Amino acid sequence: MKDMNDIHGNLIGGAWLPGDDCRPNVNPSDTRDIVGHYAWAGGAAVDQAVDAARAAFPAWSAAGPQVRHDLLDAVGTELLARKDEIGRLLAREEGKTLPEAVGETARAGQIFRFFAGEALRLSGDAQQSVRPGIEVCVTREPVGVVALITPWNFPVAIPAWKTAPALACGNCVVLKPAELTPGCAHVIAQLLHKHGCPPGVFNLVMGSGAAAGEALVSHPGIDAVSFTGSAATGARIAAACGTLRRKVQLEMGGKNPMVVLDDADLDTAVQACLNGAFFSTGQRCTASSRLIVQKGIHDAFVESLCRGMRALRVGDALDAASQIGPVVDQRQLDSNLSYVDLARTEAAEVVGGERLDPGKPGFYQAPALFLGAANKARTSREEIFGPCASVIRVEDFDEALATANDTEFGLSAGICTGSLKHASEFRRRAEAGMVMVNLPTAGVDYHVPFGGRKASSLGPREQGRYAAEFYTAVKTAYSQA
Ligand SMILES: NC(=O)C1=CN([C@@H]2O[C@H](COP(=O)(O)OP(=O)(O)OC[C@H]3O[C@@H](n4cnc5c(N)ncnc54)[C@H](OP(=O)(O)O)[C@@H]3O)[C@@H](O)[C@H]2O)C=CC1
Ligand SMILES: O=C(O)CCC(=O)C(=O)O
Repeated sequence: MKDMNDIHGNLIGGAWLPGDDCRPNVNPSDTRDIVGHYAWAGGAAVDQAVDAARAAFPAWSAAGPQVRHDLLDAVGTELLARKDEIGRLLAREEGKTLPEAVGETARAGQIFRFFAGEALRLSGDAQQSVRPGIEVCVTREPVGVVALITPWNFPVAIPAWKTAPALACGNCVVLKPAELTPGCAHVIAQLLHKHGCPPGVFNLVMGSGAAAGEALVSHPGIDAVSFTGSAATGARIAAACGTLRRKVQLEMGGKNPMVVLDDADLDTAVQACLNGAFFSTGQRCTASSRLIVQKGIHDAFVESLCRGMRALRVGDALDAASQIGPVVDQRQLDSNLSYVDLARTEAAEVVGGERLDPGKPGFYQAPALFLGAANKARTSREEIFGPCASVIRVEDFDEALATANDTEFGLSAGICTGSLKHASEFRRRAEAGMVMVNLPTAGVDYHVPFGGRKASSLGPREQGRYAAEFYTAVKTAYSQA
């Protein structure tokens, strides 16, 4: 056990507590670099955190919007002011390149500031009753104590886009970040604490999904659960929340199509696919993992894409020359490499995808393209979550659209085309929560709804003013003078 002073503790009821044990936070670019030691808690800490949140709820839910605005605004402003330093921490713990990590931190700051404004704008409806002499008033109330469970791939933005609307709407929060990336969530906890968040309103419990996560989801003091992560864990959480009759919001995987039509601008299409498939090491639920390419442009596109892919520099996230950082850990790397092996049996040709050794202990992999892939192949159907994309050749727009929609997922779908007719039809008929025209499938704004259809999402949308659908309960009041 480390000295207590060296451990980043959990924040429970306004106090920093050490947890049952601690774990090193390891840099995936260089595993000799330990980012810090973070508390590792189980069910007892979850009980304490939920109790603290319940105790804080009456006062926080009654606190006016000005208090909530000021807290969220202060946190957002400091995230923006310290984006380089916090971005560096993010790059060290997750492996995203420094520009991506600084950009994500700035996005988290903007999210807090956006929801500071939303705290002031939360509104209801006054309507006339169909019965004379009666007034109808629809208001939004906080849901109660919400459990937030977040993944490792956006370690500051996702905790921000769940925490900020939860607090803006007057809820109390227990956040459990991914065990691989507790550092950025800890920074959010530090900032909320520093800027006067009342004890118990926001609680941080770091620990494993199997222990802390399960305990949180099934805790009787929780009113709602918002989760981002794998489809398998999402299904478990949905089942538990169904049995316990609690509100649930799930953001899970994707197998996002990017259609490239013959009339696309070749350079725009190649850049959108390089970005969508490989940036952030492909570790985005919005990544373009199926590149669906019409026959006329296919060969020129593949040639240009392969050239662009081979030119991408894979390296240490902190190295200014790196364009693609490492994979997050050994388990994810092994999984990616096993999909590359599978693609050798499924696709006509595999380009790249090998493990790289840049002379330091880290989890480096070359980006991979699976050429001549079939949409029914496992590598075209299962979320890989690494720098790998299938290239699927199609005859025409109709086949491209049908192939794009032939997936169990429905998060993001893109098209590169010069045809307004095809772009409009794709926007209308794509079975996805988000559609991108001549843009990568990944990389979204912070002030508009985020989420998908089919197996990608369950429950109300996240982000923008739509976030209030999940973080509030609607009340309809009838009154007669
Ligand atoms: N859609 C997305 O944005 C993401 C998708 N994924 C997909 O998931 C795969 C595996 O990644 P992984 O990190 O294991 O994803 P998980 O779904 O296991 O983890 C996401 C979050 O859920 C927690 N968790 C895990 N099990 C439970 C449980 N039984 N009850 C409550 N919470 C739980 C995790 O904790 P802990 O990490 O501490 O175990 C983490 O905080 C990836 O390869 C990728 O395909 C992963 C991350 C994000
Ligand atoms: O593409 C983005 O900007 C967001 C992606 C995301 O939220 C995720 O991968 O979990």
